[in-house]
Amino acid sequence: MTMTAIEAAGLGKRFQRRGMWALRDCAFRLPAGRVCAVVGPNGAGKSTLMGLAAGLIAPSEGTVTVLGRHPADARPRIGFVDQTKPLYPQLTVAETLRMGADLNPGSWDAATAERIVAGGDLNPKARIRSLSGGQRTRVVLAVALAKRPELLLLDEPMADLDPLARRELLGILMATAAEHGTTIVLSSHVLAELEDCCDFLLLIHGGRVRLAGDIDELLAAHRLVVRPAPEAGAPADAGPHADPDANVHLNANAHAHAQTEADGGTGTGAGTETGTRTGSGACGGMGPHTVVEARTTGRQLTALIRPAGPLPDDWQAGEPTLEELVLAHLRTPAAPSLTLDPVPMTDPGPAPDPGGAPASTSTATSSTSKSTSATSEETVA
Ligand SMILES: Nc1ncnc2c1ncn2[C@@H]1O[C@H](COP(=O)(O)OP(=O)(O)OP(=O)(O)O)[C@@H](O)[C@H]1O
Repeated sequence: MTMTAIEAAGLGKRFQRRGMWALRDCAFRLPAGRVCAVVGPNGAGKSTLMGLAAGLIAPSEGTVTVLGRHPADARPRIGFVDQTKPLYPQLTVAETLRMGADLNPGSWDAATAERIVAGGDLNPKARIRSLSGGQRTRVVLAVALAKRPELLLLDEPMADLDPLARRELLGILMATAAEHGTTIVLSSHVLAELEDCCDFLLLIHGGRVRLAGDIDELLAAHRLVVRPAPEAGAPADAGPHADPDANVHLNANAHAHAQTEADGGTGTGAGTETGTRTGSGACGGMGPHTVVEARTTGRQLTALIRPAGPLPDDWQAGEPTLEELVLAHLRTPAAPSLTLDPVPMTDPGPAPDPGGAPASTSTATSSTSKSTSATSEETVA
């Protein structure tokens, strides 16, 4: 089995020649066997990324490989459920499953398909056109899972399911991933749902990858700190948006300037930041740490930071939850992005850079750099 499920390098897509970029400078590597959450606001580029990975649309620039191949060549090994959930309306539920079996000889898991359909009390003789939206979703998921794909791309699959059905089908998805090593890429706006089942995160905003990596490592690379607000007269202190100069600088450089830095002694290995780190002046005494978001309430300042060293004793600091991490980045789109690229376990990676720093559990990649070498970027342990 291929060890890398999806690898994107400089990936970009725009739908019209002179139109807006739906996705730009997208670079990440998703190891096989992971359950990856794709999050971002409406119009961020999540469906575009899914369509590119499924081989349904072609990149305007850059590359994406799926299971080590061009997406079109990997298609028989991919299951894709997009937001439109296409089915033949004139077929019955049973005929739909039979067609799935006919189209996937040798790999069709009839028991799983029937279990999913039966879980919704669906009449096998019911025509697809007579089903509710949630019932159709159940049939689409039954077909996608029964195909036993190595990679399952699910674009907001749970949106029209009731809470019990969501829980049941997520459980089946996770059991499938565990049993067969299926890689699942799941986009959703329900963060709580993703927190329970995903171990890898891709946060997309404005067509750019803002966060990418193992969720535990991303959480460990951040701290939610509470500390006394700076004295009156001290520099403004509200994160990257607070300092107009810093903001201009961020906007001007957000995607043209890659910067690596320490992971703050969190033991998670190095990552690559893009954008400009907010300095102590811009953030009112936040020291060398990267400030993702900072807010002052009365005499208290709360900030999500990426530590660049030990934190002062009078700061209360804890690891953020996934929801806190994601929401802070969504509220502050100008914050530097961070990509943590896991070290391949058995993939023959590129030759190590003789002058580079040793990698720990992660190596650095840049989401904007044209270089795709995982080890040639500077890492600072
Ligand atoms: N076929 C298309 N033609 C033109 N523009 C498109 C097309 N598909 C998507 N876009 C544009 O690309 C951008 C990204 O859209 P995309 O559907 O990937 O976002 P999304 O993150 O999936 O959003 P949502 O959460 O609302 O589903 C949007 O600005 C959208 O208008």
